[in-house]
Amino acid sequence: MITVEQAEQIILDNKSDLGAEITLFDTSAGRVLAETIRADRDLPPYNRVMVDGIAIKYSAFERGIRIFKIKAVQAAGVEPVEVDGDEECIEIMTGAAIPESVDTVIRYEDITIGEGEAIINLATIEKGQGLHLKGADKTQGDVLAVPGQLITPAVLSLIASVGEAEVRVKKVPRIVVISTGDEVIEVHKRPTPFQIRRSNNYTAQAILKTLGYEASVLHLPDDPEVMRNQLSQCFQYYDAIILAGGVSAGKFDFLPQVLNELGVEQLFHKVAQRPGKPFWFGKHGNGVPVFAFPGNPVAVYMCLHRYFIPWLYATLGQQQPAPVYAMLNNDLEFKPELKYFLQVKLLVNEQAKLIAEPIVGNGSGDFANLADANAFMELPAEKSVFKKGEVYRVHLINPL
Ligand SMILES: Nc1nc2c(c(=O)[nH]1)N[C@H]1C(S)=C(S)[C@@H](COP(=O)(O)OP(=O)(O)OC[C@H]3O[C@@H](n4cnc5c(N)ncnc54)[C@H](O)[C@@H]3O)O[C@H]1N2
Ligand code: MOO
Ligand SMILES: [Mg+2]
Repeated sequence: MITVEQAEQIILDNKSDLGAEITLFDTSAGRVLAETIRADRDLPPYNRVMVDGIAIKYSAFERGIRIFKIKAVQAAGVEPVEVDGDEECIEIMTGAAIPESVDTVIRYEDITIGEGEAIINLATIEKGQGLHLKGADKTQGDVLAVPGQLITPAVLSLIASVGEAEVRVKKVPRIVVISTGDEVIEVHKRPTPFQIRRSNNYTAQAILKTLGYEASVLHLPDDPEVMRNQLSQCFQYYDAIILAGGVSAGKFDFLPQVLNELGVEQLFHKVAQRPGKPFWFGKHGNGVPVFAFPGNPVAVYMCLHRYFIPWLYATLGQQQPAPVYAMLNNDLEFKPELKYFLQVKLLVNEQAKLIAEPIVGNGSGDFANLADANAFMELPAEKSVFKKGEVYRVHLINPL
Protein backbone atom coordinates (compact mmCIF):
# COMPACT_ATOMS: atom_id res chain seq x y z
CA MET A 1 0.00 0.00 0.00
CA ILE A 2 1.34 3.43 -0.88
CA THR A 3 1.34 6.57 1.26
CA VAL A 4 -0.78 9.67 0.74
CA GLU A 5 2.31 11.55 -0.46
CA GLN A 6 3.21 8.83 -2.97
CA ALA A 7 -0.36 8.76 -4.27
CA GLU A 8 -0.34 12.53 -4.60
CA GLN A 9 2.96 12.43 -6.51
CA ILE A 10 1.71 9.78 -8.95
CA ILE A 11 -1.41 11.86 -9.58
CA LEU A 12 0.56 15.05 -10.16
CA ASP A 13 2.96 13.18 -12.47
CA ASN A 14 -0.10 12.25 -14.50
CA LYS A 15 -1.50 15.72 -14.98
CA SER A 16 -2.97 16.33 -18.42
CA ASP A 17 -2.08 19.00 -20.93
CA LEU A 18 -5.26 20.11 -22.60
CA GLY A 19 -3.78 23.16 -24.28
CA ALA A 20 -5.29 26.62 -24.49
CA GLU A 21 -8.18 28.42 -26.12
CA ILE A 22 -9.30 31.98 -26.72
CA THR A 23 -12.10 33.49 -24.67
CA LEU A 24 -13.71 36.90 -24.45
CA PHE A 25 -12.07 38.90 -21.71
CA ASP A 26 -15.35 39.72 -19.95
CA THR A 27 -16.17 36.05 -19.41
CA SER A 28 -12.64 35.07 -18.41
CA ALA A 29 -12.93 35.45 -14.61
CA GLY A 30 -12.19 32.13 -12.92
CA ARG A 31 -10.19 30.82 -15.87
CA VAL A 32 -6.42 30.32 -15.83
CA LEU A 33 -4.25 32.54 -18.01
CA ALA A 34 -2.26 30.92 -20.81
CA GLU A 35 -0.43 34.07 -21.91
CA THR A 36 1.59 36.90 -20.42
CA ILE A 37 -0.30 40.15 -19.99
CA ARG A 38 1.94 43.18 -20.49
CA ALA A 39 1.27 46.88 -20.13
CA ASP A 40 0.62 48.22 -23.65
CA ARG A 41 1.20 51.76 -22.34
CA ASP A 42 2.53 53.24 -19.15
CA LEU A 43 0.14 52.98 -16.22
CA PRO A 44 -1.22 55.56 -15.84
CA PRO A 45 -0.70 56.42 -19.52
CA TYR A 46 -0.54 60.19 -18.88
CA ASN A 47 -0.08 62.51 -15.92
CA ARG A 48 -3.54 61.96 -14.51
CA VAL A 49 -5.40 64.54 -12.51
CA MET A 50 -6.61 62.98 -9.23
CA VAL A 51 -9.01 65.67 -7.95
CA ASP A 52 -11.59 68.01 -9.45
CA GLY A 53 -10.32 71.62 -9.20
CA ILE A 54 -7.88 73.89 -10.98
CA ALA A 55 -4.46 73.28 -12.51
CA ILE A 56 -1.82 76.01 -12.12
CA LYS A 57 1.90 76.56 -12.42
CA TYR A 58 3.46 75.97 -9.00
CA SER A 59 6.00 78.71 -9.73
CA ALA A 60 3.13 81.23 -10.01
CA PHE A 61 1.87 80.29 -6.53
CA GLU A 62 5.44 80.51 -5.23
CA ARG A 63 5.65 84.08 -6.58
CA GLY A 64 2.55 84.97 -4.51
CA ILE A 65 -0.18 84.77 -7.14
CA ARG A 66 -3.47 83.61 -5.55
CA ILE A 67 -6.08 84.75 -8.11
CA PHE A 68 -6.07 82.90 -11.43
CA LYS A 69 -8.11 83.62 -14.56
CA ILE A 70 -9.90 80.49 -15.76
CA LYS A 71 -8.68 79.89 -19.30
CA ALA A 72 -10.86 76.82 -19.98
CA VAL A 73 -12.75 73.96 -18.40
CA GLN A 74 -11.17 70.63 -19.24
CA ALA A 75 -13.09 67.39 -18.86
CA ALA A 76 -11.46 63.96 -18.68
CA GLY A 77 -10.84 62.42 -22.06
CA VAL A 78 -10.24 65.61 -24.04
CA GLU A 79 -7.04 67.10 -25.40
CA PRO A 80 -5.31 69.29 -22.79
CA VAL A 81 -5.71 73.06 -23.09
CA GLU A 82 -2.53 75.06 -22.35
CA VAL A 83 -2.43 78.28 -20.26
CA ASP A 84 -0.91 81.40 -21.83
CA GLY A 85 0.64 82.90 -18.71
CA ASP A 86 1.29 82.57 -14.99
CA GLU A 87 -2.02 84.17 -13.98
CA GLU A 88 -4.10 81.63 -15.83
CA CYS A 89 -5.45 78.29 -14.67
CA ILE A 90 -7.45 75.47 -16.19
CA GLU A 91 -10.51 74.21 -14.38
CA ILE A 92 -9.85 70.52 -14.64
CA MET A 93 -11.59 67.26 -13.75
CA THR A 94 -10.44 63.98 -12.21
CA GLY A 95 -9.14 61.64 -14.88
CA ALA A 96 -8.01 64.39 -17.27
CA ALA A 97 -4.48 64.51 -18.70
CA ILE A 98 -2.81 67.58 -17.21
CA PRO A 99 -1.67 70.21 -19.74
CA GLU A 100 2.13 70.58 -20.03
CA SER A 101 2.05 74.28 -19.13
CA VAL A 102 0.77 73.55 -15.59
CA ASP A 103 2.03 71.17 -12.93
CA THR A 104 -0.08 71.35 -9.78
CA VAL A 105 -3.77 70.75 -9.02
CA ILE A 106 -5.80 72.34 -6.23
CA ARG A 107 -9.19 70.85 -5.37
CA TYR A 108 -12.45 72.79 -5.40
CA GLU A 109 -12.71 72.57 -1.60
CA ASP A 110 -9.58 74.77 -1.29
CA ILE A 111 -10.54 77.50 -3.77
CA THR A 112 -13.32 80.02 -4.39
CA ILE A 113 -14.63 80.28 -7.91
CA GLY A 114 -15.76 83.79 -8.90
CA GLU A 115 -16.59 85.51 -12.20
CA GLY A 116 -14.18 83.76 -14.56
CA GLU A 117 -11.52 83.39 -11.89
CA ALA A 118 -10.41 81.12 -9.07
CA ILE A 119 -8.96 82.26 -5.74
CA ILE A 120 -6.75 79.86 -3.80
CA ASN A 121 -7.56 79.77 -0.08
CA LEU A 122 -4.42 77.95 1.02
CA ALA A 123 -1.21 79.37 2.49
CA THR A 124 0.89 76.51 1.22
CA ILE A 125 0.62 73.90 -1.48
CA GLU A 126 2.99 71.24 -2.77
CA LYS A 127 4.45 71.22 -6.23
CA GLY A 128 2.86 68.42 -8.25
CA GLN A 129 0.03 67.79 -5.81
CA GLY A 130 -3.17 66.20 -7.09
CA LEU A 131 -1.37 64.22 -9.78
CA HIS A 132 -0.87 60.50 -10.47
CA LEU A 133 2.21 60.58 -12.66
CA LYS A 134 2.55 58.77 -15.99
CA GLY A 135 4.20 55.38 -15.50
CA ALA A 136 4.10 55.62 -11.68
CA ASP A 137 2.40 52.20 -11.38
CA LYS A 138 3.80 50.29 -14.36
CA THR A 139 5.94 51.05 -17.40
CA GLN A 140 4.99 50.06 -20.94
CA GLY A 141 6.04 46.43 -21.48
CA ASP A 142 5.98 45.52 -17.79
CA VAL A 143 4.50 42.09 -16.98
CA LEU A 144 1.12 42.47 -15.30
CA ALA A 145 0.02 38.81 -15.13
CA VAL A 146 1.64 35.51 -16.06
CA PRO A 147 0.55 32.14 -17.47
CA GLY A 148 -0.87 29.93 -14.74
CA GLN A 149 -2.37 32.86 -12.90
CA LEU A 150 -6.02 32.64 -11.97
CA ILE A 151 -8.04 35.40 -13.60
CA THR A 152 -9.41 37.12 -10.53
CA PRO A 153 -11.51 40.28 -10.93
CA ALA A 154 -8.29 42.27 -10.33
CA VAL A 155 -6.46 40.41 -13.12
CA LEU A 156 -9.48 40.86 -15.38
CA SER A 157 -9.26 44.63 -14.87
CA LEU A 158 -5.64 44.53 -16.07
CA ILE A 159 -6.59 42.44 -19.12
CA ALA A 160 -9.32 44.95 -19.94
CA SER A 161 -7.08 47.96 -19.37
CA VAL A 162 -4.42 46.75 -21.81
CA GLY A 163 -7.05 46.17 -24.48
CA GLU A 164 -6.98 42.38 -24.69
CA ALA A 165 -10.57 41.92 -25.82
CA GLU A 166 -9.75 38.25 -26.35
CA VAL A 167 -7.50 36.39 -23.97
CA ARG A 168 -5.75 33.05 -24.09
CA VAL A 169 -6.77 30.73 -21.26
CA LYS A 170 -6.07 27.11 -20.36
CA LYS A 171 -8.69 24.65 -21.57
CA VAL A 172 -10.77 23.26 -18.74
CA PRO A 173 -11.13 19.47 -18.57
CA ARG A 174 -14.54 17.99 -19.31
CA ILE A 175 -15.25 16.12 -16.09
CA VAL A 176 -17.78 13.43 -15.30
CA VAL A 177 -18.65 12.15 -11.84
CA ILE A 178 -20.07 8.64 -11.92
CA SER A 179 -21.59 6.94 -8.92
CA THR A 180 -22.08 3.18 -8.91
CA GLY A 181 -24.17 0.68 -7.01
CA ASP A 182 -27.50 -1.14 -7.34
CA GLU A 183 -28.59 -0.06 -3.88
CA VAL A 184 -28.26 3.60 -4.81
CA ILE A 185 -31.44 4.96 -6.40
CA GLU A 186 -32.44 8.26 -7.97
CA VAL A 187 -33.11 11.17 -5.65
CA HIS A 188 -36.79 11.61 -6.55
CA LYS A 189 -37.58 7.90 -6.04
CA ARG A 190 -38.79 6.24 -2.85
CA PRO A 191 -36.20 3.80 -1.48
CA THR A 192 -37.10 0.31 -0.21
CA PRO A 193 -35.87 -0.33 3.35
CA PHE A 194 -32.64 -1.68 1.80
CA GLN A 195 -31.83 1.14 -0.60
CA ILE A 196 -30.45 4.64 -0.29
CA ARG A 197 -30.73 7.71 -2.48
CA ARG A 198 -27.66 8.74 -4.37
CA SER A 199 -25.82 11.77 -3.09
CA ASN A 200 -22.12 11.21 -3.84
CA ASN A 201 -22.08 12.29 -7.45
CA TYR A 202 -24.16 15.41 -6.77
CA THR A 203 -21.91 16.29 -3.85
CA ALA A 204 -18.82 16.01 -6.03
CA GLN A 205 -20.49 18.03 -8.77
CA ALA A 206 -21.41 20.72 -6.23
CA ILE A 207 -17.89 20.87 -4.78
CA LEU A 208 -16.47 21.36 -8.27
CA LYS A 209 -19.10 23.96 -9.03
CA THR A 210 -18.23 26.02 -5.97
CA LEU A 211 -14.65 26.06 -7.30
CA GLY A 212 -15.84 27.18 -10.72
CA TYR A 213 -15.76 23.86 -12.62
CA GLU A 214 -18.61 22.14 -14.39
CA ALA A 215 -19.02 18.37 -14.19
CA SER A 216 -21.61 16.00 -15.60
CA VAL A 217 -23.12 13.29 -13.42
CA LEU A 218 -23.91 9.71 -14.29
CA HIS A 219 -24.83 6.56 -12.42
CA LEU A 220 -23.91 2.97 -13.23
CA PRO A 221 -25.38 -0.24 -11.85
CA ASP A 222 -23.13 -2.98 -10.45
CA ASP A 223 -23.21 -4.71 -13.83
CA PRO A 224 -19.86 -5.18 -15.58
CA GLU A 225 -21.43 -5.27 -19.03
CA VAL A 226 -23.27 -1.95 -18.58
CA MET A 227 -20.21 -0.47 -16.90
CA ARG A 228 -17.99 -1.43 -19.82
CA ASN A 229 -20.36 0.02 -22.42
CA GLN A 230 -21.02 3.28 -20.64
CA LEU A 231 -17.44 3.84 -19.54
CA SER A 232 -16.01 3.17 -22.98
CA GLN A 233 -18.19 6.03 -24.25
CA CYS A 234 -17.05 8.27 -21.42
CA PHE A 235 -13.44 7.77 -22.50
CA GLN A 236 -14.35 9.21 -25.90
CA TYR A 237 -15.86 12.35 -24.51
CA TYR A 238 -14.42 13.31 -21.12
CA ASP A 239 -10.95 14.50 -20.10
CA ALA A 240 -11.23 13.27 -16.52
CA ILE A 241 -13.37 10.56 -14.97
CA ILE A 242 -14.29 10.46 -11.31
CA LEU A 243 -15.95 7.29 -10.06
CA ALA A 244 -17.43 6.59 -6.65
CA GLY A 245 -17.91 3.12 -5.24
CA GLY A 246 -17.28 -0.38 -6.47
CA VAL A 247 -13.51 -0.42 -5.90
CA SER A 248 -13.13 -2.37 -2.67
CA ALA A 249 -13.10 -6.11 -1.93
CA GLY A 250 -16.79 -6.92 -2.40
CA LYS A 251 -18.27 -9.49 -4.75
CA PHE A 252 -19.92 -6.66 -6.69
CA ASP A 253 -16.96 -4.28 -6.73
CA PHE A 254 -16.34 -4.74 -10.45
CA LEU A 255 -14.62 -1.49 -11.32
CA PRO A 256 -10.92 -2.41 -11.14
CA GLN A 257 -11.57 -5.38 -13.46
CA VAL A 258 -13.78 -3.41 -15.86
CA LEU A 259 -11.32 -0.54 -16.05
CA ASN A 260 -8.53 -2.96 -16.76
CA GLU A 261 -10.52 -4.50 -19.61
CA LEU A 262 -11.13 -1.05 -21.05
CA GLY A 263 -7.41 -0.35 -21.31
CA VAL A 264 -6.99 1.72 -18.17
CA GLU A 265 -3.62 1.11 -16.59
CA GLN A 266 -3.81 0.86 -12.82
CA LEU A 267 -1.29 3.26 -11.28
CA PHE A 268 -2.23 2.42 -7.72
CA HIS A 269 -4.92 0.70 -5.72
CA LYS A 270 -5.19 1.39 -1.98
CA VAL A 271 -3.62 4.24 -0.09
CA ALA A 272 -2.61 4.17 3.57
CA GLN A 273 -5.36 6.53 4.66
CA ARG A 274 -8.73 6.66 6.33
CA PRO A 275 -11.16 7.38 4.90
CA GLY A 276 -10.55 6.35 1.31
CA LYS A 277 -8.22 3.37 1.67
CA PRO A 278 -9.50 1.49 -1.43
CA PHE A 279 -8.86 4.52 -3.69
CA TRP A 280 -7.95 3.31 -7.22
CA PHE A 281 -6.19 5.52 -9.75
CA GLY A 282 -5.30 4.81 -13.34
CA LYS A 283 -4.89 6.19 -16.82
CA HIS A 284 -6.58 5.15 -20.04
CA GLY A 285 -4.44 4.51 -23.12
CA ASN A 286 -5.78 7.79 -24.54
CA GLY A 287 -4.45 9.72 -21.54
CA VAL A 288 -7.70 10.19 -19.62
CA PRO A 289 -7.12 9.75 -15.86
CA VAL A 290 -9.57 7.76 -13.74
CA PHE A 291 -10.06 8.66 -10.10
CA ALA A 292 -12.04 5.75 -8.68
CA PHE A 293 -12.87 6.81 -5.14
CA PRO A 294 -14.28 4.44 -2.54
CA GLY A 295 -18.04 4.76 -2.31
CA ASN A 296 -18.37 5.99 1.23
CA PRO A 297 -19.46 9.62 1.01
CA VAL A 298 -16.81 11.00 3.36
CA ALA A 299 -14.12 9.18 1.39
CA VAL A 300 -15.39 10.78 -1.83
CA TYR A 301 -15.47 14.20 -0.19
CA MET A 302 -11.95 13.92 1.16
CA CYS A 303 -10.38 12.31 -1.92
CA LEU A 304 -11.86 14.91 -4.23
CA HIS A 305 -10.25 17.69 -2.21
CA ARG A 306 -6.98 15.93 -1.46
CA TYR A 307 -6.31 14.39 -4.89
CA PHE A 308 -8.57 15.56 -7.68
CA ILE A 309 -8.35 19.31 -7.06
CA PRO A 310 -4.51 19.30 -6.95
CA TRP A 311 -4.60 17.34 -10.25
CA LEU A 312 -6.89 20.04 -11.66
CA TYR A 313 -4.49 22.77 -10.56
CA ALA A 314 -1.54 20.92 -12.09
CA THR A 315 -3.44 20.31 -15.32
CA LEU A 316 -4.33 23.98 -15.59
CA GLY A 317 -0.74 24.98 -14.84
CA GLN A 318 -1.96 26.82 -11.77
CA GLN A 319 0.19 27.14 -8.68
CA GLN A 320 -1.01 24.89 -5.84
CA PRO A 321 -2.26 26.92 -2.88
CA ALA A 322 0.22 27.13 0.01
CA PRO A 323 -0.45 24.51 2.71
CA VAL A 324 -2.51 25.64 5.69
CA TYR A 325 -1.87 24.44 9.24
CA ALA A 326 -4.05 24.48 12.32
CA MET A 327 -3.78 23.62 16.01
CA LEU A 328 -5.61 20.58 17.31
CA ASN A 329 -7.96 21.47 20.16
CA ASN A 330 -8.43 18.01 21.73
CA ASP A 331 -6.37 14.94 22.57
CA LEU A 332 -7.20 11.95 20.43
CA GLU A 333 -5.98 8.50 19.49
CA PHE A 334 -5.94 6.73 16.16
CA LYS A 335 -4.12 3.39 16.17
CA PRO A 336 -4.09 2.06 12.58
CA GLU A 337 -0.98 2.83 10.56
CA LEU A 338 -2.95 5.00 8.20
CA LYS A 339 -2.97 8.73 7.67
CA TYR A 340 -6.15 9.88 9.32
CA PHE A 341 -8.16 12.65 7.75
CA LEU A 342 -9.98 13.99 10.76
CA GLN A 343 -13.07 16.10 10.19
CA VAL A 344 -12.66 19.39 12.03
CA LYS A 345 -14.34 22.70 12.53
CA LEU A 346 -11.78 25.46 12.08
CA LEU A 347 -12.01 28.78 13.79
CA VAL A 348 -9.62 31.67 14.26
CA ASN A 349 -9.25 32.52 17.94
CA GLU A 350 -8.53 35.91 19.52
CA GLN A 351 -4.77 35.30 19.28
CA ALA A 352 -5.24 34.93 15.50
CA LYS A 353 -4.51 31.20 15.76
CA LEU A 354 -6.31 28.69 13.57
CA ILE A 355 -7.90 26.16 15.92
CA ALA A 356 -9.22 22.77 14.82
CA GLU A 357 -12.10 21.33 16.81
CA PRO A 358 -12.60 17.63 15.96
CA ILE A 359 -16.09 16.71 14.78
CA VAL A 360 -16.75 13.26 16.15
CA GLY A 361 -18.75 11.08 13.78
CA ASN A 362 -19.38 7.48 12.84
CA GLY A 363 -16.76 6.93 10.19
CA SER A 364 -16.67 7.41 6.49
CA GLY A 365 -20.33 6.54 5.93
CA ASP A 366 -21.45 9.36 8.23
CA PHE A 367 -21.98 12.18 5.81
CA ALA A 368 -24.44 13.97 8.09
CA ASN A 369 -21.35 14.84 10.09
CA LEU A 370 -19.74 16.62 7.13
CA ALA A 371 -22.23 19.46 7.29
CA ASP A 372 -20.65 20.58 10.59
CA ALA A 373 -17.02 20.33 9.43
CA ASN A 374 -15.17 22.88 7.35
CA ALA A 375 -11.85 21.05 6.97
CA PHE A 376 -10.01 17.75 7.10
CA MET A 377 -6.96 17.64 9.33
CA GLU A 378 -4.19 15.36 8.09
CA LEU A 379 -2.88 13.31 11.02
CA PRO A 380 0.37 11.45 10.20
CA ALA A 381 0.30 7.65 9.92
CA GLU A 382 3.45 7.22 12.05
CA LYS A 383 1.73 8.51 15.20
CA SER A 384 -1.22 7.15 17.09
CA VAL A 385 -1.56 9.67 19.92
CA PHE A 386 -2.35 13.27 19.08
CA LYS A 387 -2.34 16.00 21.70
CA LYS A 388 -4.16 19.26 22.07
CA GLY A 389 -1.88 22.08 20.90
CA GLU A 390 -0.14 20.04 18.18
CA VAL A 391 -0.14 21.53 14.71
CA TYR A 392 -1.07 19.64 11.53
CA ARG A 393 -1.97 20.40 7.95
CA VAL A 394 -5.62 21.09 7.14
CA HIS A 395 -7.60 21.06 3.90
CA LEU A 396 -10.47 23.50 3.78
CA ILE A 397 -13.72 22.05 2.47
CA ASN A 398 -15.99 24.93 3.43
CA PRO A 399 -15.37 28.60 4.15
CA LEU A 400 -14.28 29.42 7.73
N1 LIG B 1 -13.28 -6.59 3.10
C1 LIG B 1 -13.15 -5.28 2.97
N2 LIG B 1 -14.26 -4.54 2.94
C2 LIG B 1 -14.18 -3.21 2.79
C3 LIG B 1 -12.91 -2.59 2.72
C4 LIG B 1 -11.77 -3.40 2.77
O1 LIG B 1 -10.63 -2.93 2.67
N3 LIG B 1 -11.93 -4.74 2.87
N4 LIG B 1 -12.85 -1.24 2.62
C5 LIG B 1 -13.95 -0.51 3.19
C6 LIG B 1 -13.81 0.86 2.87
S1 LIG B 1 -12.62 1.68 3.70
C7 LIG B 1 -14.65 1.52 2.03
S2 LIG B 1 -14.52 3.22 1.82
C8 LIG B 1 -15.67 0.85 1.28
C9 LIG B 1 -15.50 1.25 -0.19
O2 LIG B 1 -16.26 0.47 -0.96
P1 LIG B 1 -16.49 0.64 -2.50
O3 LIG B 1 -15.63 1.64 -3.10
O4 LIG B 1 -16.47 -0.69 -3.06
O5 LIG B 1 -17.94 1.28 -2.51
P2 LIG B 1 -19.32 0.55 -2.43
O6 LIG B 1 -19.15 -0.78 -1.84
O7 LIG B 1 -19.95 0.66 -3.73
O8 LIG B 1 -20.09 1.52 -1.44
C10 LIG B 1 -19.61 1.83 -0.16
C11 LIG B 1 -20.69 2.55 0.61
O9 LIG B 1 -20.96 3.82 0.00
C12 LIG B 1 -22.34 3.95 -0.31
N5 LIG B 1 -22.52 4.69 -1.55
C13 LIG B 1 -22.09 4.30 -2.76
N6 LIG B 1 -22.44 5.20 -3.68
C14 LIG B 1 -23.14 6.16 -3.07
C15 LIG B 1 -23.79 7.35 -3.51
N7 LIG B 1 -23.80 7.72 -4.80
N8 LIG B 1 -24.36 8.13 -2.60
C16 LIG B 1 -24.37 7.75 -1.29
N9 LIG B 1 -23.77 6.64 -0.82
C17 LIG B 1 -23.19 5.85 -1.69
C18 LIG B 1 -22.80 2.52 -0.47
O10 LIG B 1 -24.17 2.36 -0.33
C19 LIG B 1 -22.00 1.80 0.60
O11 LIG B 1 -22.60 1.93 1.85
O12 LIG B 1 -15.57 -0.53 1.39
C20 LIG B 1 -15.29 -1.02 2.74
N10 LIG B 1 -15.32 -2.44 2.73
O1 MOO C 1 -12.01 4.37 3.16
MO1 MOO C 1 -13.33 3.93 3.85
O2 MOO C 1 -13.85 5.48 3.35
O3 MOO C 1 -12.43 4.32 5.34
O4 MOO C 1 -14.68 3.75 4.81
MG1 LIG D 1 -17.83 -2.26 -2.12
